[in-house]
Amino acid sequence: MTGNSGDRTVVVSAPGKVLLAGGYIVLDRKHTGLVFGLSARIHVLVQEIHTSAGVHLSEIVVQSPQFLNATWKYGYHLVENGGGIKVTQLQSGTPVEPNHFIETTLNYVLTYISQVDKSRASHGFQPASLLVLADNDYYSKPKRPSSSSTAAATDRPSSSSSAGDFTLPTATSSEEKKPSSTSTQDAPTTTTTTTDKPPRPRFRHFGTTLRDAHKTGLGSSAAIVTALTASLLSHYLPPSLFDLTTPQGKRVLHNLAQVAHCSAQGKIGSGFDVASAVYGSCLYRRFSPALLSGLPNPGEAGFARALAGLVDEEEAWDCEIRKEEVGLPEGVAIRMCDVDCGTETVSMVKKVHAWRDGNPEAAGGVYARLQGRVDELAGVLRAGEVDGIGRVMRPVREIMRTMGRDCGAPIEPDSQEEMLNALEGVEGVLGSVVPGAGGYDAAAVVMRDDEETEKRVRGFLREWSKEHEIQVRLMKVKGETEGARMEDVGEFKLWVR
Ligand SMILES: Nc1ncnc2c1ncn2[C@@H]1O[C@H](COP(=O)(O)OP(=O)(O)OP(=O)(O)O)[C@@H](O)[C@H]1O
Ligand SMILES: C[C@@](O)(CCOP(=O)(O)O)CC(=O)O
Repeated sequence: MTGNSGDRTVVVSAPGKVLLAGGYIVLDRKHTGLVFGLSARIHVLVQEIHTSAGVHLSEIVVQSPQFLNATWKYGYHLVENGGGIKVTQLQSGTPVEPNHFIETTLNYVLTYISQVDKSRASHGFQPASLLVLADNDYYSKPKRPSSSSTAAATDRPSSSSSAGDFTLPTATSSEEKKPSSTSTQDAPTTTTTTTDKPPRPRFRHFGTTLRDAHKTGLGSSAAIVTALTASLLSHYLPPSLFDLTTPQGKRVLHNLAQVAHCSAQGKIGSGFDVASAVYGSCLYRRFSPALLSGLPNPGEAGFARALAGLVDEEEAWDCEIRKEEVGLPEGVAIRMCDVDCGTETVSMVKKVHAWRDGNPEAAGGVYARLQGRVDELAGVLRAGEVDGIGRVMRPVREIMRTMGRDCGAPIEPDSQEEMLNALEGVEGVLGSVVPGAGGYDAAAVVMRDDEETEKRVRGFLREWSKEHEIQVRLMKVKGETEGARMEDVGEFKLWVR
């Protein structure tokens, strides 16, 4: 395919998530969940690949330069019988493990674009280079800097081959993008060069492949699918057909990202993570799962038309995103603790559902009680009633714990119960919960947003980790209200060529 001229260089970012209350019940359309966006974002930069005269390339190259072996090159073609655009991963040299979320998103988004912009049918897509940059809190720190990570730890893109490989750069942190006022990523004080500590890069290299990286549970797949979708739509479509700053643009992004994410996940979660990646903090009611049931798979006859029809069909999307019902009192922050343990969300959901199906009446009562607490917590936070936060968060924990005990899933296991009880005794901590599905691997803390409280919490977690031989740490990330947004390309000029 040859291309349209004027495809824009854009950077779009999408936030991570924390489901503060409403885990499990939010899978059911009768109920809602209270979700906050997070200051940790995934950014996607899209730019055209410029080729020398006479050189013809038909490639989309996606790179995630914070990981080893993380460059995916795709060819793309139009499938007959309205099957849409299908990408195929190209292999050259060292075999690269497929990235299912990226590949699936490309199939859905390029197909949608080809359907709504008829000129694409004749002109096709210019080759493009996409760069994924994730804020550091999405993954646990590498234990010890390996030589590859040290070399890479001062991010900047360098040489470009024909299809444009990025290697991580050697810029000092002062040359890197400054954090936004709401972001807690690498504040200038922590990035100033000292004699003994190298500057901390805004986007660090993790020294591993993506498969071996330790995720911290902030919703990386929803953030990447959303940022990737928005960046491709903004790059290939004129603003008259897609504008992220408008309600219509957000709606298209939401619907398309939900469809692509569900398909890549291979299951239908509630979609709260994609909703908050698009809209930021909100009270969320899911869409009917049946909405997606009639959609052909990418490449199947009629896929392109059915996909565009579904994404654009406003009335069919019965999800609710109530942003006006969510707020945070002045001087209060939602913070996340990373516990270095794993949790099997899928098996926990299965246990909860088996219990619910076997005990519909009891489960209905528990779900209704939890819903009451979700609404109450949202109300207290919105009204700025700082003194009420603990009072309404404690019952959320109790209900989650009881539900776990009844269905045999470790939703708030004893080890977490003990830690959260002690943590709630630290001065400045207002309340805590096991977020989302619960389990061993994370805790969310609502606390006073000041240095003294942060110091006390860090000190507490240090001691707790020593005494209990686990690793628990307070991440930098904070609850934040904003969803997906266009970023200033100028702030990413180190990566633009
Ligand atoms: N920085 C990245 N670059 C490229 N792909 C990524 C990146 N981060 C995540 N992904 C994609 O997302 C997948 C991880 O999705 P998964 O659903 O397992 O985790 P998650 O969304 O972070 O989970 P959780 O909701 O527990 O936070 C990876 O396998 C990869 O396909
Ligand atoms: C259990 C569930 O309600 C929440 C899972 O949340 P998390 O991935 O643990 O943050 C599943 C869902 O809503 O998709």
